[in-house]
Amino acid sequence: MLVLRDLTAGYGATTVLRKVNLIVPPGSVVALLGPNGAGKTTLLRAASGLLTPKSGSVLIDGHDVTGADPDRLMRRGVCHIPEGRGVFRSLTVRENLVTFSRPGEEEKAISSAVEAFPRLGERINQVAGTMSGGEQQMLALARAYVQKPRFVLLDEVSMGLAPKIVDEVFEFLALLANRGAALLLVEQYVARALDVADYVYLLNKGEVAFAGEPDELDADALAEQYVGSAAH
Ligand SMILES: Nc1ncnc2c1ncn2[C@@H]1O[C@H](COP(=O)(O)OP(=O)(O)OP(=O)(O)O)[C@@H](O)[C@H]1O
Repeated sequence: MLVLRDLTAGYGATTVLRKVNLIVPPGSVVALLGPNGAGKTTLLRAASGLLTPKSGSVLIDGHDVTGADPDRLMRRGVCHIPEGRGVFRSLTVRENLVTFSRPGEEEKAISSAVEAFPRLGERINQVAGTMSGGEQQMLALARAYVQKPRFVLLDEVSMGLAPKIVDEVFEFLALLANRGAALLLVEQYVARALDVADYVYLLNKGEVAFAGEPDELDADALAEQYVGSAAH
């Protein structure tokens, strides 16, 4: 179980998250929703060790990992797929896959990525930056398949993709969940996120405005939070 307890975090003198409590139970899908600037990315960064919280704690199975670096959290089973495609654009698909495999397990990692996304196999020697946005996102997502993490933090992974590719991304998320990974999902397609989610958190101005199951979420309250943003 991944737990954020009374987490306060921000940048320099600016506080973005205020005493946030959030739980990602093993094997569950948790949607993290909220308007632009609510602090969703900041929360994922704090949970994966990219940002050290100002106060509060991050716990994995009861172990306090607050302030641990991203490598240590990765070894504890946390995988963060950042906003804007976390791939090395100047490296080939194969070279990218090698960077997220364990030493000695490179070939296994490559075949596992190709199993998840056959299209990566067809483009194994292509420079990542020359692939389409959808293909680059598949490469970024392949990390979450190859590393077999227990917790996958996904930041707007469908952003800017064609509808058909968005479908593929959601199929992949279902595959990850079926394999037993827990997902913490920040997603602009709110309805789709709620469809796959077991639990939902609504973040507003750095505070949890709602936590519960998707069917408890009042559609009007949701729309109110999202005035001016895409809530479908
Ligand atoms: N590196 C940074 N330095 C200073 N302020 C930052 C930094 N990153 C984010 N912020 C600020 O923190 C606040 C929350 O940003 P964050 O990216 O976490 O929100 P978000 O909910 O993910 O928004 P969006 O939906 O627009 O991606 C915003 O006011 C943003 O300007």
